[in-house]
Amino acid sequence: MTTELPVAEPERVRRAFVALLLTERTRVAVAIALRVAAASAATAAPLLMGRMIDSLSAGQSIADIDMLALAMAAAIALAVALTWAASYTANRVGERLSAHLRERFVERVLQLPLHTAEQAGSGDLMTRTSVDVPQTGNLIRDALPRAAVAILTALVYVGAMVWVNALLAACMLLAVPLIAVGARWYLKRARAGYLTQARAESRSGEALAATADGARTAELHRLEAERVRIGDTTIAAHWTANKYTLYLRSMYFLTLESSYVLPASAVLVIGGAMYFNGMVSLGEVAACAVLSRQVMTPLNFLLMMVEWLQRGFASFARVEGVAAVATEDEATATASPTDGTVELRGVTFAYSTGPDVLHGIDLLIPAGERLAVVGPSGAGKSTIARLVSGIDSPREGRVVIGGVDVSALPLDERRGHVTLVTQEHHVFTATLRDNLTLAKPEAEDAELQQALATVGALWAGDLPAGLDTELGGTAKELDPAAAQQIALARLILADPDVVILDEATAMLDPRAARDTERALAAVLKGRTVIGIAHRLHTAHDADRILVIEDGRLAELGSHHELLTANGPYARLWRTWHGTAG
Ligand SMILES: Nc1ncnc2c1ncn2[C@@H]1O[C@H](COP(=O)(O)OP(=O)(O)OP(=O)(O)O)[C@@H](O)[C@H]1O
Repeated sequence: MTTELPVAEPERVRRAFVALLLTERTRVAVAIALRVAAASAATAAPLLMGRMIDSLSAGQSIADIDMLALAMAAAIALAVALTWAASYTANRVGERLSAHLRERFVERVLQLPLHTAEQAGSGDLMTRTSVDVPQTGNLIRDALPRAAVAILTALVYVGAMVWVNALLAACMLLAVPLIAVGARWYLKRARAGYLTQARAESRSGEALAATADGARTAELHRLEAERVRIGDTTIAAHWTANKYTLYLRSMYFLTLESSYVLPASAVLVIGGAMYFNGMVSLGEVAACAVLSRQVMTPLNFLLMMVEWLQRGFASFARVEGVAAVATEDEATATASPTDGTVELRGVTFAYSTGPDVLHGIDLLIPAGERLAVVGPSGAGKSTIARLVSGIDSPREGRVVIGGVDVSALPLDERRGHVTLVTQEHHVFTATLRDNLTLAKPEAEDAELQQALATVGALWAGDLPAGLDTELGGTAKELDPAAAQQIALARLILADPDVVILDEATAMLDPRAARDTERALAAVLKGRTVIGIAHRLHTAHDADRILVIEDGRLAELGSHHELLTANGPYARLWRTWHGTAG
């Protein structure tokens, strides 16, 4: 069952947006100033045109008219130059802000508690990354600068009209009721409409990804029809959500189209009447008529953009939602673990709504002990590993490391104290150095080489560019054993108090596994080690062995003690020994 990541509340989105703008406050201010200057220069042309008409009516000399024409040409040239400079600055600021946003998003996704990311499902995170982040980028890079430009330009034009003739400027008010009714109707429905649309898109993405990932299983169990049905249902929901937002847009644009014909006609009719009554000059009416058309262009553009802005802010709310998780899960620990002592006190755990898989486990692992956890498949070994590493929290009871609840530790600190190494290793498409310094950014090359040598990664010495060799992707595919060695080298670099090895050496052939484990034994010395043992020889080397059956602690003691006790461990040992040779 997946639980979607939250969507940030409008107030949080507003605060995040202001904080983002403030990161580039000087550049934002310069872009705004340039835009005001550009719009002011653009108003000069109609005003000068009005003066020209009046000069002509008054029979002034051609030389005067030429001067006005020259001034008009200069104003237009200045407006063009300033508009270019304003757009250039706004685009640069937009790009920088959108880069900040992307970087922050990646940081936050990497900070997400693993269980939250697992529950959210790959579809939700994928859609937020591939649809919402670019859409928010568009909002910041394109939509908002353009909207700001439109608002500033419209204000400057209206200001110029008022300056020429306040009564004629008042004609612009005729557009207001129509726009207000249309915009109110649209805005009331748009946020919910676009959020539903984004959610529906996530779900169809999730369903598609699940079908593709599990194609073989679906085929094996003849689940094709069921997967197609799920795909059809989610796509139908997506289609319905899209159709609804399309309907909202169609109705809204209709009111906009009608709203901008009114003021221009009113300026001409009222201005004409005023001219014949000697209240205004012909030039003033002409200037206002041109300005009333000019003002409608940015205004209309702005209103059309409301939809774009709505969609952008809906995406922004989803991007910020990821940050909301990080805050919700805020750690409460005030102290740091004192050592690597691990304690489970009455720990009971269940996955989501499923049955309990661990039942009241009590266990004390002294700092520096090497404990092997053995038991049949499904007994709960990996679940213990997840709880001790803090990925999941117990339903009842506590998991304590060095005197502090694991779940109360901030993620960064927890990662410094406890590391879980599983058999799933990811080699990032990056250099070998980058793949290693993930665990310790400040590590020197010699330290990296040493860590590689300790895990027996001899192949690293043969790489063409050494630590600078690009790995992963199509660059250099590593075999699973090498990938596992990189993970183990990272472990050495991370230097935690508690290490959990969950099938960590399972990808290696038995000889390599033994070599790595031997090498690791030296590295792990002094740390608390919990090894989920699938091969019993690892258990044999441990200080104590925990046998777990059906989520309950069945036996605990050293290899010899448990053999003597002749219980479940002794049976497992005999079976393994018998089959192993
Ligand atoms: N993500 C999950 N969601 C629901 N149930 C789960 C999940 N992971 C494990 N379980 C269930 O929890 C129980 C304990 O599983 P766990 O993986 O801890 O066992 P294990 O001893 O590590 O088994 P194995 O040796 O096969 O890895 C099993 O019944 C398993 O089906």
